[in-house]
Amino acid sequence: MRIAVVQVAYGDDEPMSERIPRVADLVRAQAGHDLVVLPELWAPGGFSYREWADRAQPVDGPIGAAMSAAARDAQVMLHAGSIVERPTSGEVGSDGRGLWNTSLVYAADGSLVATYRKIHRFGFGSGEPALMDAGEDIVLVDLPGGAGRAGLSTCYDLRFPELYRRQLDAGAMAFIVPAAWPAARVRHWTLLSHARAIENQCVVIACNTAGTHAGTTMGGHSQVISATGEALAMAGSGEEVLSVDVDLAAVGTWREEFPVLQDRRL
Ligand SMILES: NC(=O)CCC(=O)C(=O)O
Repeated sequence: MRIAVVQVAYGDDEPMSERIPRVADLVRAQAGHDLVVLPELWAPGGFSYREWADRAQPVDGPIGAAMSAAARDAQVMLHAGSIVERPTSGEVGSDGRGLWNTSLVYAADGSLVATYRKIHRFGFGSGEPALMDAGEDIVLVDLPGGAGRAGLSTCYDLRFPELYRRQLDAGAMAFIVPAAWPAARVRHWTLLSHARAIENQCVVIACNTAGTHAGTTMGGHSQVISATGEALAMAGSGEEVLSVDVDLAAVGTWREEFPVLQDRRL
């Protein structure tokens, strides 16, 4: 499976209306890959808390429409990162916010095949928990060509290993993790991505943000980690596309050769 991890860089000077077509073109440029992955909240801004309410959209809003078209044009499965979701139904969650940090996944024909609402909200009482509801459901998607299933999670979720165990138990061979993870803690990002890969014997496809917005410099270092814990590719700090061949059959082979998961005591 050929994967493109598109580490998008942006700043406050780029309006969302310009960033959406720019990123859609970046996706189109990845034709020939099987799966393309974008970062968390790349359109509204990962830390642009003050703008989130204005930039919120339903899943079939302008960002969703642009991503669906880009996936179809490039003929790729697209994990389009996440949006600030405001459902047209007026639905609200248990905290009454009515907004979610929602990831969107499209098949190569442009159809929406999965959404995932971020379960663990970052901000310790401000930021996401103050502005958004928490997702409640774990979500897995079938990867292209029957390669296996991937669990979906977002950024801060990476700090909660129990989520990945649940995805593993639901059949995950890989984890896809879009993020807006700051440079100040980029070592946590790289170490935790390796840890989630090693402890679950899964491939980790982790797509971070670059650039500086809302006063926060993003950490880059998007990465693809094999189930044995090797970095198959690692980005630097700027805008960059990682193009990586991943053999998901090797996940099963590794689990047979080194059957650590069979020694779990529940
Ligand atoms: N967008 C996020 O979830 C940021 C997470 C983060 O900065 C951290 O876990 O550290």
